[in-house]
Amino acid sequence: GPAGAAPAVAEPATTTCCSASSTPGTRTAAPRRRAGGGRRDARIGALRGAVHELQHQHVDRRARLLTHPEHLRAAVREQEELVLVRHRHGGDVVDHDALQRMGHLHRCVKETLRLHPPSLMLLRHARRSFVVRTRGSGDAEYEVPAGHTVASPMVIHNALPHVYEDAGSFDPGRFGPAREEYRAYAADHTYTVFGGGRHACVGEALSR
Ligand code: HEM
Repeated sequence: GPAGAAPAVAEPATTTCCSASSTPGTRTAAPRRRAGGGRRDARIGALRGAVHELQHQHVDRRARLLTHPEHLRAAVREQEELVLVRHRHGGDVVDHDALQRMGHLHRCVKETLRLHPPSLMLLRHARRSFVVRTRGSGDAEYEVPAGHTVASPMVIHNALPHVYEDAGSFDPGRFGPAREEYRAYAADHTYTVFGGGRHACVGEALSR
């Protein structure tokens, strides 16, 4: 942004997160100043964190596959078939195109990330006040005052019961063509492992 303008990226929680209030428009904490830093610092931080996230994600994925032998078998079979076909045609056995075709493995990765998001929450700094409406029993409205930092925990929105069937179970098939569970509500950011909006993860394709 222009020199002197406030950075657009929110830094880690420097203001109290708005808490629930049954009365619409009730303020729950006084806005406070944010710490220094800016978009560049945030990006460097994200790049540093990315390597660790890839490592964690790798460990989680192996653990999930080891405890779900049916999915491990399907992922291995998929790779064996792919390698066999490519071998017959004299092509590169594992290239970018081959990796893209490992649909079952991708669904396992996606499902593992849904259940074990390496980044625990998205943080945003509210420049203007706005109203959030909840869904389900006891619909409520909350006003987020300007200046507050909003923490949006992934373990909650990656497990919304109106989006994900039996949300606590490891079920890669939910991302298969027959179900595509999260797509129906994609506009509501219901799969947020890689963030969303203008600051969505630039390493998403690489990570997957
Ligand atoms: C499993 C691996 C990864 C996960 C789960 C992940 C997750 C995320 C999330 C949730 C955000 C958004 C943060 C926010 O909006 O507050 C983000 C941003 C970012 N990620 Fe990743 N990330 C991963 C891997 C990577 C890799 C491999 C790279 C680089 C090669 C990378 C580079 C970035 C950058 C530069 C941003 C900041 C984008 C911006 O602010 O405009 N990430 N990532």
